[in-house]
Amino acid sequence: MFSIIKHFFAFAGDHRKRLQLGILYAFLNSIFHAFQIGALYIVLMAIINDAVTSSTAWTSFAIMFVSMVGGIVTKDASTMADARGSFHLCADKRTEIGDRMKYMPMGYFNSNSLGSITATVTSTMEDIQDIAPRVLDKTIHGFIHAAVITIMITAFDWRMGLIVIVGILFFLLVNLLMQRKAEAISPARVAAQSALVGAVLEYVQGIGVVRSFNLAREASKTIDRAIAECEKQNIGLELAFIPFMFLQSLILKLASVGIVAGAIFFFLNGTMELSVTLMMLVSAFLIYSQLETAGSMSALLRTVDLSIKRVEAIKGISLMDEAGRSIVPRDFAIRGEGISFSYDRKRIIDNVSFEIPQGSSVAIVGPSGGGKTTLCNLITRFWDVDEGAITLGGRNIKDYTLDTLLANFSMVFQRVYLFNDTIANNIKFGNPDATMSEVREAARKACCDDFIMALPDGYDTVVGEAGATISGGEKQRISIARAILKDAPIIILDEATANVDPENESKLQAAMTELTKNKTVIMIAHRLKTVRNADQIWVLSGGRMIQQGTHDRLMAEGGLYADFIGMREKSIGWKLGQLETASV
Ligand SMILES: Nc1ncnc2c1ncn2[C@@H]1O[C@H](COP(=O)(O)OP(=O)(O)OP(=O)(O)O)[C@@H](O)[C@H]1O
Repeated sequence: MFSIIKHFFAFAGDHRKRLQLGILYAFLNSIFHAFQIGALYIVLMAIINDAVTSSTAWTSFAIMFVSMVGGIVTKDASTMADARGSFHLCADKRTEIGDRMKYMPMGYFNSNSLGSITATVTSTMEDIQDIAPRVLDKTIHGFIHAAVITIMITAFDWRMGLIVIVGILFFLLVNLLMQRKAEAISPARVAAQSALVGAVLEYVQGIGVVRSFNLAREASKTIDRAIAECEKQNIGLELAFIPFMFLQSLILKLASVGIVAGAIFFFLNGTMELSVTLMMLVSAFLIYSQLETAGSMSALLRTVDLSIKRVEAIKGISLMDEAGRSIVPRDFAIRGEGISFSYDRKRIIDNVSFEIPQGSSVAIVGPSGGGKTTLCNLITRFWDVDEGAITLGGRNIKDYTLDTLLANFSMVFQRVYLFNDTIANNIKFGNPDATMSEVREAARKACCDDFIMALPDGYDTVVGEAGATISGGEKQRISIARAILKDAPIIILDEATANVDPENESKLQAAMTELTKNKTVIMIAHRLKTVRNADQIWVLSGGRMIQQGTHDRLMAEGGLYADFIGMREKSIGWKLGQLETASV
């Protein structure tokens, strides 16, 4: 238990002081509580000695008053310090995790489900924020209270102090066993919580598919199962603790009875004064009151510890650019030498080499699943190559920090993501310092100024969750405006195949022409015209660069590329072989 409390304070970092202040107040609170025993002693002494005067009443009243007011003030101060400390602590940790995520290897996200990551920054952090201060407050408070009272009782009569201590030791033994039990079963509860968050996220993200295929019942079954598992784990946890809590309570009650019996025994054999005996009898059942609460709350300490470990696990992931330096490339030529890459054990890019001179354009084509997107992700270091090296301006991309590397790239994906924010801010994402006139200029170049100005709030229109209130083609043009505003020297772009009606198509082409003007361009190409006009064409199939050159050269060479073009020109369609979809 104490190791968990220590762990929590180490985790709290700079916020430790505020939380420690909470403990100090809890300590003072216990002392104020202990005053009550003193007041009781004064009254009892006066009654026994038949010396009750108004001064006895006033003195005991004053002590009780100070005890009460001091108790309330220190309790509030302790709760406030704990709450403030834990809220600020969690706010900082969440920001820290968000910042770190930008620099984590993509493999981390691949092997950790969205549910698990989301649960960590939401419900797990909530556990730390809400449960931790309550649990720590009650637990620490309970033990400090027990310690202060034990010292007081011992000061009156060491034999009674011994009985109090024996009660506490038995209590601690049961508490230890309960902690062990909690250690064994808490992970399943946390896992069930993550699974529930994951199931809900998946349901919400796939709501379109769920509706269109009328799968509401099927999809909600997964959530129902996750809820049932969560319920089972939570109830299981509570049930598992009941015997321990019962035993803890029983021990403390027996110890209280022991105090009563001891006091009477010592009084009868003449070794304890009546006043002390009476005081022991009255306070016997007050001594352990706080400790009992601490015992029941301490069952949750394990959950807090587990939550901290989950957050630390994310913080412990080494960042991709830890060894990187701020580098301004001498030029924007890109080279790949013998690069290979696997997702898990599956080889996706196999010994690929290339050279992209500054200002030239590359069209990547090939069957679906051939590795086109993966290759682009390697160039921008979303993933790290397993073998070989990629250089930008003659320097290995691993030498750069991610920020200085990615400052050189603008990316336009087919699957556009717009944030739930104004259109202006969505475009500004490419350059947060841009002025409004620069934003509009970029939007004009991306052919989206007209439709934005026609919206009720123009550039201040808030796009719905995931950009739901804007058409697919419009979203794509906004994402191009974003990339134009960034004005990076290298453009990586996945040419749109979807959402393109003829009007949109021409606007999209105009937007792309603006974006790629005078830039180094790497494009996953789908339109024949784009491919033909590229300075070089890469044909990727099964992760291998099977052809590389200009359109004329590749046509003359024959092979997969010529087959693609042949099929396209004969309007056979986009199919290659049985089911593969060629991206040309
Ligand atoms: N994050 C990932 N984890 C594991 N495997 C992946 C991941 N992303 C892609 N793959 C696999 O890697 C292979 C290459 O995928 P990639 O997306 O690079 O192909 P592509 O040529 O761009 O395909 P398409 O034209 O259909 O977009 C595929 O077999 C795919 O299933």
